[in-house]
Amino acid sequence: MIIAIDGPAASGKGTLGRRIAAHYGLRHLDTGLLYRAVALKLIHRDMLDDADAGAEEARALDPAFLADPMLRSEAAGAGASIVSVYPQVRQALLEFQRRFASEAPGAVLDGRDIGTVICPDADAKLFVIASAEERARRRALELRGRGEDVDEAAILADIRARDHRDMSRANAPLKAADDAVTLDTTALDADAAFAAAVAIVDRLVVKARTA
Ligand SMILES: Nc1ncnc2c1ncn2[C@@H]1O[C@H](COP(=O)(O)OP(=O)(O)O)[C@@H](O)[C@H]1O
Ligand SMILES: Nc1ccn([C@@H]2O[C@H](COP(=O)(O)OP(=O)(O)O)[C@@H](O)[C@H]2O)c(=O)n1
Repeated sequence: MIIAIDGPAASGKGTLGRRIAAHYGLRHLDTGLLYRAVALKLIHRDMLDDADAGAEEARALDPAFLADPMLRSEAAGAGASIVSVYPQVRQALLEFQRRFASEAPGAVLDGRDIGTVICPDADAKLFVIASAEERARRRALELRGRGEDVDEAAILADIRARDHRDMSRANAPLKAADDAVTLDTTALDADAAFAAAVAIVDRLVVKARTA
């Protein structure tokens, strides 16, 4: 079984992805980490605007680097939104993601283009949203919890800029697949969002099996 979870920044995709994967006994890949990893490598080389260098870093990506806590920083997230516009970088990361999805026993992938580009045949597709204000509140809480000194208004501005960049790029823009179910988590805590997501997946998978 393959489950695709897409949505804007800090909507709760990663949290849901982890819990849904554990619930169904699947592997989980937070695909934003791939773009964050490429961005961080380029930031260290002071080459964030070099698409070819980005593709080179994407091809050489060591999966062990995905566990680096620096990838969760605000700088890595903003950089990821920039390198993710480069078609060469997206192409280099596409194979990595498809390979991950195809391995037994199946997987949950979360990102921006999983249901539309990476796994268009996924068994269940969720599009997770929440208001920009609620997402900024969540992200500020998360970063403060990790000791970062953050300004919530600046985070809200960054989230809006990122939403715009992710939705308006020509290549694999952020959008719901035609067959995705939208889950608005603005008024749901993490447990309620998880329960709602499992109900959706169960319904979609049962529907497919009886079709
Ligand atoms: N439904 C929710 N209600 C409140 N906080 C949430 C909810 N879902 C996730 N969070 C918290 O919000 C932050 C961002 O969630 P995350 O899963 O990393 O989002 P995304 O992967 O979409 O960027 C995390 O600190 C997470 O614990
Ligand atoms: N499948 C994906 C995943 C992330 N991304 C890009 O990578 C950036 C960071 O993704 P992320 O999921 O880690 O970001 P957050 O939602 O955690 O803030 C996004 O703003 C997108 O520009 C993408 O283009 N495609």
